[in-house]
Amino acid sequence: MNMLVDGEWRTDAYESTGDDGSFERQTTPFRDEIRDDPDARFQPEAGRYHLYVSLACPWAHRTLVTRALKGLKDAISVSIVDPYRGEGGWQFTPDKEGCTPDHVHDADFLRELYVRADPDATCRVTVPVLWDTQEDTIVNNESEEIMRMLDTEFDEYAARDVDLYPEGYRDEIDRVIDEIYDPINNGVYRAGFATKQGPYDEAVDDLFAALDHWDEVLADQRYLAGDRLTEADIAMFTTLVRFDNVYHTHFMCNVQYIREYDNLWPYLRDLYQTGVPDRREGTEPRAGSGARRDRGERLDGANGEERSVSDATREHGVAETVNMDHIKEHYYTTHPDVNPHRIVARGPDLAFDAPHDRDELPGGPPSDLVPTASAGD
Ligand SMILES: N[C@@H](CCC(=O)N[C@@H](CS)C(=O)NCC(=O)O)C(=O)O
Repeated sequence: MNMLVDGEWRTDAYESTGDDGSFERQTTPFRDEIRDDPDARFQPEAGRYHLYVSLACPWAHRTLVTRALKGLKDAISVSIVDPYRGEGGWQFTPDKEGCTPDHVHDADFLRELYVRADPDATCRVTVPVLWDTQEDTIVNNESEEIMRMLDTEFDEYAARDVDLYPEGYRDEIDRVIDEIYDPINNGVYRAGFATKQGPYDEAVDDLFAALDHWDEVLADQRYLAGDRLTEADIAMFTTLVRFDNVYHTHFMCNVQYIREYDNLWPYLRDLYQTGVPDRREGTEPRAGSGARRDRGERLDGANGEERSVSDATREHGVAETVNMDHIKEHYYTTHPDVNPHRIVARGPDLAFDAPHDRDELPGGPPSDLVPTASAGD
């Protein structure tokens, strides 16, 4: 697999699977913090920080959902890499649909930014990356920590009053994020990248035991940490939304589809529709392939189109961060060991915008994310 070794790009540097056939995820090296504290090196500011993401990546997707729900689009800009990751690693291909240039340095490859931040870097070149344009360096490249910083440190610049790490729920949020990481978020990778039957079986057993457990929990509560939408739901969402189209088939997580679960499937639709105006307001259908056009341009905010009020509201919704084309292209074409012919599996076309009825359970999203009915309804 490819990585930087002492600042040099190497294509023979490491195996992601150990001798025992199990997938080993490496730890991320850039772990600084943005803190709302006058003594902090990195302080929250509008226009100072930049996110590098792939729309395909579930870890990067967490940061995009947080940015969208909080209304941080004007405060934190975004560059989007090509969903296909080849020999050179993540690449900027601005002419491709949904992709952008590197808005900060106009680099060709993401690895150039890593070397800029640390000329001797020895690490994988992963997304997401939170970049500081003032010090011209990487602040952090660990999704959970970036999500937390965007959520808790930028309220002054957020267009919406949305707290995804509310007091009184914090221990439970941290516990849930931790609990779902190994069997679910990383579990799909443990299954998909296993090179022996034993580790694959173990990953699949852990994954479906955890999904069954959360399906039961979600029968009585609207969200993972109770009656409030939180960071834990974002962490779960970005795995679930990829599951039936990618993990089920490409990573052989095929015991059950998410759409066959009584509660996980409506829960996934509930999250998908969060922040989206009521469909009666004339929003376009967003199920399956119809949901994905021009997503990159809108996220990046560079297209300068005149926007209607409902467009603006949609831009702060979860649905607007989902690009199923990028997701499918990335997984099916980027792992030659798993899918050597790079054929992209066709289905399924999921009705993410179908009614979910989860609003009958106690609680709900923050009021700033509840769609208002349009005049004339
Ligand atoms: N722990 C990291 C993991 C990020 C990660 O592994 N991202 C993948 C894309 S889904 C990546 O960039 N992989 C490139 C590589 O491993 O070379 C996080 O949560 O931010």
